Amino acid sequence: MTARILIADDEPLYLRTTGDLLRKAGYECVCVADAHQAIEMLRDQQFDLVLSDLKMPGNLKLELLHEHAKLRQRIPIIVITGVPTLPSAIESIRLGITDYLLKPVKFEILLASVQRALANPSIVRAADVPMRKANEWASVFPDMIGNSPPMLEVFEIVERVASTDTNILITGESGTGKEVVAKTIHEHSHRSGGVFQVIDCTAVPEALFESILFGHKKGAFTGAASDQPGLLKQCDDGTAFLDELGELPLLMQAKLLRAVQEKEFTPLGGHRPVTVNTRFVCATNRDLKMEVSAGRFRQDLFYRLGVIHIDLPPLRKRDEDVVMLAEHFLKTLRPTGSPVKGFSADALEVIRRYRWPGNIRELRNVIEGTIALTQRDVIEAADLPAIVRQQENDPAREPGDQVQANDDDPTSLNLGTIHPGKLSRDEALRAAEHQYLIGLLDVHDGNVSEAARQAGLSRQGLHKLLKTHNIQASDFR
Ligand SMILES: Nc1ncnc2c1ncn2[C@@H]1O[C@H](COP(=O)(O)OP(=O)(O)OP(=O)(O)O)[C@@H](O)[C@H]1O
Repeated sequence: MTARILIADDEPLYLRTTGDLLRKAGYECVCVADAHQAIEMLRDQQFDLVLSDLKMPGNLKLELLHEHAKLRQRIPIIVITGVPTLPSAIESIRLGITDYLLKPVKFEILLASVQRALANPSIVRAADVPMRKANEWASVFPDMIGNSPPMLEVFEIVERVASTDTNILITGESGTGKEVVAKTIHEHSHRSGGVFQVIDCTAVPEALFESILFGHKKGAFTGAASDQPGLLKQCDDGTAFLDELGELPLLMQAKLLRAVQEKEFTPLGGHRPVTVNTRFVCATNRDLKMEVSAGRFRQDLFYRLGVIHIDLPPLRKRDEDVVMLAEHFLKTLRPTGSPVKGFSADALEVIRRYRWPGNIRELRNVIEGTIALTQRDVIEAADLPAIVRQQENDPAREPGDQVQANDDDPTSLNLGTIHPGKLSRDEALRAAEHQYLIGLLDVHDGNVSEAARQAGLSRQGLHKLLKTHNIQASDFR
């Protein structure tokens, strides 16, 4: 039986051509130019799918989506908009859309989305996702620990967006769990059978960017001994997780844009474009809007990749989660045979009061290290690293203030506030490295390439080191 599609859009040319192309593809289409007519049609007639614009007469408050959400027999609805905004995207997803596409959309992409929605009409139904109680999340997302109000909100968005195909931007300080959220989205999506491909944008050298992402043909350059598919092809039908997106140089942003927009690219040395069905989930600890205003990040790419934006709070704003996470790490990282069974009340108090500048990653590392060194069954405050204990005695200390800089000489080392006598050699060396990096970035005004040159490191190497110290080069610009 021919599927019937209702198309609602106030752009006459778009309405006509989309209707014609879908008819040629074998569908029966009814085209209307505003939300009032679409709502009447939905009430009176049977359809298998709705394609809806957002900004059209009668749809100021997304009336068509609200009406659709009330239908007893729900049908898939795909939103296609030229004016994406975060509130409209989130609200659309709450109301149960199947897909959210940005204009201009290539017909093949629209057709693929239509075919997918008709073949599996239950793929989204985000509105059918029940409102959950706080204590239910642990069984829905066992790998994402949290019970604080901001995390409960994150869980809700993750559950609703997972089943859509929209691109997602995750922001938050280093170590707040961006990759964990990205992986969870993939695992809860209909793409979970495909590959979750992590692409660390700082680890891809500029000269090899195209070859690594898009692949190459044999002989495309010296050393290209055979055809290579590239990372994006490897996650066809899966998810590409672009980590540290904000670090991607402008030239590479332009190359990525086409792949994101068209889901198509040409391997190096190839002549025929390759099409992929990949969802992009990106992460950054930079404020991309600010990067766009400063001309360092392309606005078009920002809009394409950030249709939905999830902002992860730092651990210091998640009071309810700190102890829960510490206990989770104790349980999961404790080697078999370890005597350690729990924390003393004092130890938990120290953990609660520390500000965790390195967020969950730092907490995990501290618990792992403490378990390894503790010989008794209860972890006491004294077993925790000095740096964590010290903040308790030093209320004036701010997050990240592990060492004090000497303002006159930014490369000087002053361990004054951390009492080197209490530190292990590793802790002292790490503090020294932290201080060196701060001085280095200060001298070079946050320019990573110049700083890397002076330090004798590659740009990627320095980025990685900065990440482990939770230092952001942009803070020095
Ligand atoms: N909600 C969570 N529950 C349990 N573990 C978590 C949670 N969030 C993060 N973690 C753990 O914390 C560590 C850091 O997480 P992750 O790598 O996802 O952070 P990130 O924000 O992507 O960091 P970066 O910006 O440095 O790449 C990992 O070991 C991860 O397993």
